[in-house]
Amino acid sequence: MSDIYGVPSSMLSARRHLRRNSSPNFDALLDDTHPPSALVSSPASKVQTPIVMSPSTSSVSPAVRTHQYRLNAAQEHRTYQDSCQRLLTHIGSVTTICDELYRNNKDRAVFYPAYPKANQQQQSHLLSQRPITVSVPMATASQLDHHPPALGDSFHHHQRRPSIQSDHLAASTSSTLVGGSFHAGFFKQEFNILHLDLKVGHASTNLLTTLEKSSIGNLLDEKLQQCKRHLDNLYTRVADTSSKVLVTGDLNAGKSTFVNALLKRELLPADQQPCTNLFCEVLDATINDGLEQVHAIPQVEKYDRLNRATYHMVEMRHLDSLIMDEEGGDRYQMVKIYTNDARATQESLLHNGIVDIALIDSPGLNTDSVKTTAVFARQEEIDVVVFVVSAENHFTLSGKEFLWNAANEKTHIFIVVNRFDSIRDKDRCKRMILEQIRQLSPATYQDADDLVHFVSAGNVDLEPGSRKLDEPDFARLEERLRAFVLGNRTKSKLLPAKNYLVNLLLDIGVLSEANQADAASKHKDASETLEHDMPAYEQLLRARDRMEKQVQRLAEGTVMAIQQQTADRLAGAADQVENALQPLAYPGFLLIWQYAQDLCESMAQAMVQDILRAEQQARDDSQQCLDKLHRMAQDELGDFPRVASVDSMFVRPRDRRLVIDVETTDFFDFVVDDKLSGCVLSMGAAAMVGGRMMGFKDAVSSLWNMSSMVGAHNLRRFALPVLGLAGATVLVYVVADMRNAVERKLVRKFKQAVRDTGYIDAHALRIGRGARKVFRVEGYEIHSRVQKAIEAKEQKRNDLELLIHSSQESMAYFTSLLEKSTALLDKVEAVHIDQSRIEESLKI
Ligand SMILES: Nc1nc2c(ncn2[C@@H]2O[C@H](COP(=O)(O)OP(=O)(O)OP(=O)(O)O)[C@@H](O)[C@H]2O)c(=O)[nH]1
Repeated sequence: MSDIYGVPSSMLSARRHLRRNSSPNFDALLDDTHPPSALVSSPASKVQTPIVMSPSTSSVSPAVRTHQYRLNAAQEHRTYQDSCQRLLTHIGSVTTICDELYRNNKDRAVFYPAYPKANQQQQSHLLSQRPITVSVPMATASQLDHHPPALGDSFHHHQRRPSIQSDHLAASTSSTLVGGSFHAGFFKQEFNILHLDLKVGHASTNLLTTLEKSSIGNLLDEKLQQCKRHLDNLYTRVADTSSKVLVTGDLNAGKSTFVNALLKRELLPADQQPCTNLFCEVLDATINDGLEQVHAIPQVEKYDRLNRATYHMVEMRHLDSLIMDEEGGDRYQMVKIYTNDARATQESLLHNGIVDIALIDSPGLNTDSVKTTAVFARQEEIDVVVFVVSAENHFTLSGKEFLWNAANEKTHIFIVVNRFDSIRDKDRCKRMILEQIRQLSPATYQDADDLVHFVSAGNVDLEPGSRKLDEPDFARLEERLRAFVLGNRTKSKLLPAKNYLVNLLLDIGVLSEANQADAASKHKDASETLEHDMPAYEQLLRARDRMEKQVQRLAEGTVMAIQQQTADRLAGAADQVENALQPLAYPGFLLIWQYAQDLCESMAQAMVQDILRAEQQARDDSQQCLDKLHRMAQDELGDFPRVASVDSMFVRPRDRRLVIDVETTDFFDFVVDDKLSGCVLSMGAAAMVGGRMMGFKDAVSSLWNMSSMVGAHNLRRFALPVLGLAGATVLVYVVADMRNAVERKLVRKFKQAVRDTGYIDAHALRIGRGARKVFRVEGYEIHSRVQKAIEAKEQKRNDLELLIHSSQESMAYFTSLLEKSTALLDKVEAVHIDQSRIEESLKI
C-alpha cells in the first residue's frame, strides 16, 4: 500500500508516529519560551537557528542558562524534525523511483554502463572537482545489511570507498548540472551504490561487458531490491525518535553505578564483585504506557513490547537477582527496564524533552565478552558508546582491544573515567589516562575536553527527592553527553540517510544518462540501418518476382525443347526402323519363325537405343539449363550449393521396348510387282516353321481363294495341269518370297504399333517430365532461398522498428528519470544537517 506519491503506508504510519511522539515535548518546551527574537532565521533550513552560547554566557545565572538550553533544544528539535520530515518524504520518492526503475528493468533490461575503473589521474581530477571526505558515514545497502555501522557511525566504510561530503556535494553537484541535467562524461566513474558486485575481483568490469544483458538486468534487479530494503531501513531509522546509548567498559569499572547516577535512581545492582551478566536497556516508561516493568527477553530480534509471548515479565524487586544471576545470562539475551523519571526535562537524560534516550548497561569486558560487546556496539540503532574505565585500574587489555577497534573504525567514544574520588594524585592520573587515550583513540583525544570526563559516579546522590546538586564535573559530563547523544543522533540517523540518498540519486543520474545516450545511439543506428536496408529489401522483393518468372520461363522452355527433340528423334528412328534389320542374317526357311521374332526384337532394341540417346540429350540440356538457373540465382542471392542433379534423371528401371507379336499372317504378303504389270498374288504359304504346321482349314481356304480367281470353267478344263503348275509356282514363289514378306509385314506392323501405342509421345512426355522434375527441385530451392532472404530482411526490419520504438520510449523514460532524480537531488542536498552546531548549541 502506498499514498498518492508512492510513499509506502508503513512509512506514513512511521511518520505519523514521529509527529505524535515528538510534538508534545516540543510544544511543552515552546510554551515556556521567550519571544522569537532570540531565534535567528536560517534560509537554508527554513527554520530558525538557535543562538550558540558564547563562553561569556557561562557567567550568566543557572536559571537563564536553563532557559537558553530549553530554547536551543526546542529549536534543535524543530530543525531535526524538519530535516526528518523532509528526508522521510525524499526516501519515499527515491523508493518510488527505485520501484519504477525496477519495473522498467523487468520490462526492458536497463543498459548498465561498464565504466572502467577510474585510474589514479582521473580519480584525482574528479577529486579536485568534487571534494570528497572520509568523515561522513555512508553505508551501502549491502554493507549495512551485512555489516551494521560501527559504534554509532560508519566511518570505516569510507576507507573502502570515498563518499561525498554532503554539504560540499551540494555545491559540486550543482556545478556539474547544466540546465538541470548532468554533465555527460563527468559521472563516468564507478557507481557508489548501484555498483554490481560480481565477486570476481578486478576482472569485474571486463566480465560485465561479456555478460548477457539479461544477466546484468537480473543483477541490477537484485541491487534495486537491496536498495529498496535499505531505504525501508533508513526510513524506519529516521522515523525512529529514540536514541540508544551503550555503556560498556572493564569489569567493575562502575558502569551500573554510572547508569544509576544518570538516572538519579538506584535501579541497577552495583557490587564490588562483577555482577552484570546481561545487557540491560533502561527506557523511559512513557513509551510503555507509563508502566514501570522489567521484560526479560530470550530472543531480542523477536521482541515485541505488545506481545507477551516474546518476553517474560519480571517483578522490579527481582531485577537485581535476574541481572546478577549467571543463569539469567544464559536464559535471556537482554533485559528491558521501563522506568519513570520525574525530573525536569533539562535534568533527565532519558526524558530530556527532545528525544527518547535509552541507556544500555552491558556486562564488563573480558576476553570472552569483548567481541560480543563490539558486535552489539556496531548495531545500527546504537547512537553513542560510553566507555567507563576505572581511574584506579586504567585500561585493561580487553578495554584497550575494544577502544583500539573503535579507533580503527574512526569512532569518537565518550569516555568516563570513574572512581576518580579514590585517586590521590588526580593530575598525574589524568595525564596518564589521557596519554593512553591519545595512543588508543587519537580522534577521541582531540576532543578530550568534551569526550573524556573524570568523575565519581558513586558520589552522586541517588536519594529520591534529594535537592543536592551534582558535582560540577558530573553535571558537565551529563550536559556534554546529552549534546553528544543529540549530535550523534543526527550523525547516525540523518547523515547516513542523506548520504545514501545523494549517492543513490547520483547513481540513478549516471544510469539515466548512460541509458539516454545508449538509447539515442541505438535509435540512430537502428534508423540508419533501416533506411539503408530498405532499398535492399525492395530490391529483393523485385528479384523474387523476376527470378520466379525467369525460372518458370527457362525451365518450361527447356522442357518443351527436350520433348520436341525427343519426339523428332524417335519419329526419325521409327521411320528408319528397317535399318535395324540389316545386321540380321537369314537363317533359312525352316527357321523363319525364329527369324521373325529376331526381327521384332531388333526393331525394339533400335528404338530403345534412340530413347536412351534422347534421355542423355535431355540430361545434357537440363544440365545447361540448371547451370543458367543457378548462376542467375547466385547473382541475386550469393553463393549457395546446387541441390538438383541430372544424375537422378531417368534412373528408375523401366522397359522401354516396344514389343509386337509374330503371327502367321506376317509370313504372307501380296504386293503389286511393277515388272509383271499386273496383279500378282504373292502369297506366303503357311509353312511348318520351327515345328509349327499350318492348319487344314487354312489350306482349304487358300485353295478356294485361288479357284475363285481362275474361274470355274477354266478350272474344270485346265484344272489339273494349271493347278499343278500354279501350285508349284505358288509354292516356289511363296517359299522364295517368305523372307521379304515377313520383313515387310513386321516393319509395317512395328510402325503401326509405334503409331497405335503413342510410343513416341509417351516417351517424349516422360523425358520432358524427368527434366521438369529437376527444374522444379532447383526452382523450389531458389524460391525458398529468396523467401528466406526476404523473411530475414522482414524480421530484421521488424526488429529494427521495435528497437526504434523501444529506444524512443527508453529515451523518454530516462530523460524524465534524470529530471526527477536531479530535482530530487537538489531537494535532498537542501536538507541542512550540521551535527557540530547541534552539539555546540546544547552545551549549557
Ligand atoms: N569509590 C568509588 N566507588 C565506586 C564508584 N562507582 C562505583 N563504585 C564501586 O565500584 C564497584 C563496582 O561498581 P559497579 O557499578 O557494579 O561496576 P560495573 O562496572 O557495573 O560492574 P560489572 O557490571 O559487574 O562489570 C561497586 O562496589 C561500586 O560501589 C565511584 O565513583 N567511587
